[in-house]
Amino acid sequence: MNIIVLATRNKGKTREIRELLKSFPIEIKNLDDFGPIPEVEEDGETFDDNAYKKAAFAARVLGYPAMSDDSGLVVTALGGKPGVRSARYAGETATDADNCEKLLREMKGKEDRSAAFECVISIAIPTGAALTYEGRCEGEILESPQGENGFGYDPLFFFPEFGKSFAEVSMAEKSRVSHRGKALQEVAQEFDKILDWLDINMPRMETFTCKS
Ligand SMILES: O=c1[nH]c(=O)c2ncn([C@@H]3O[C@H](COP(=O)(O)OP(=O)(O)OP(=O)(O)O)[C@@H](O)[C@H]3O)c2[nH]1
Ligand SMILES: [Mg+2]
Repeated sequence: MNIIVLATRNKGKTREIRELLKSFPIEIKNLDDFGPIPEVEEDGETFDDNAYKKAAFAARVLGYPAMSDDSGLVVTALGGKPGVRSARYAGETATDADNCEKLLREMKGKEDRSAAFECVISIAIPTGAALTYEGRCEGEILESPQGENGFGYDPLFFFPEFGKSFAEVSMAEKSRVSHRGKALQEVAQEFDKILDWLDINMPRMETFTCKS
């Protein structure tokens, strides 16, 4: 069976990605299955840059195909912030709660509450070749948190079609419309092609028997 490593340590993402790909004939490992490996610096200017960096690095270090997700919240009234810095908006070691508090502070008194979640999924192999998938979903920033589900900014992200925040719906409902869900729906549609691509392009480790 093909092995793909999820190049993330984010438990919320891992849960959503595993659920969406559970029916495919692949074994999904994650970074915790491999002991300590160096951290990648997420210093790209776009989700695309960071997604590629994370997937290509994991694939090269571990020798397996790797899938990464770089995602974040893009808020109109904040000129696109927190954007690629969503995970570290309130500081390098910020928690989800710290980031939500900072977002509410920055949004105080702002009339335009429109925002979008964006996600880029990269699937890379050790040679550095990669495939890219994208998803986006639009919503509004609430004045205070609503709901307990999900992760990150979900309690502050109101999705008009549901009339609820992403933290007030199930993981399956969120994934049907979310940025990550959309990118992964594309991955799922193309899955046979992706497996063929991996089969053709993954470098092979030949084993030789030495004569004594
Ligand atoms: O409410 C949310 N619902 C979502 O569905 C969602 N997706 C992304 N985000 C935010 O964006 C950061 C990603 O940053 P990010 O891609 O660098 O991930 P990360 O650093 O958490 O993990 P890794 O995958 O890099 O290891 C996350 O931490 C969150 O703050 C979300 N918030
Ligand atoms: Mg990150």
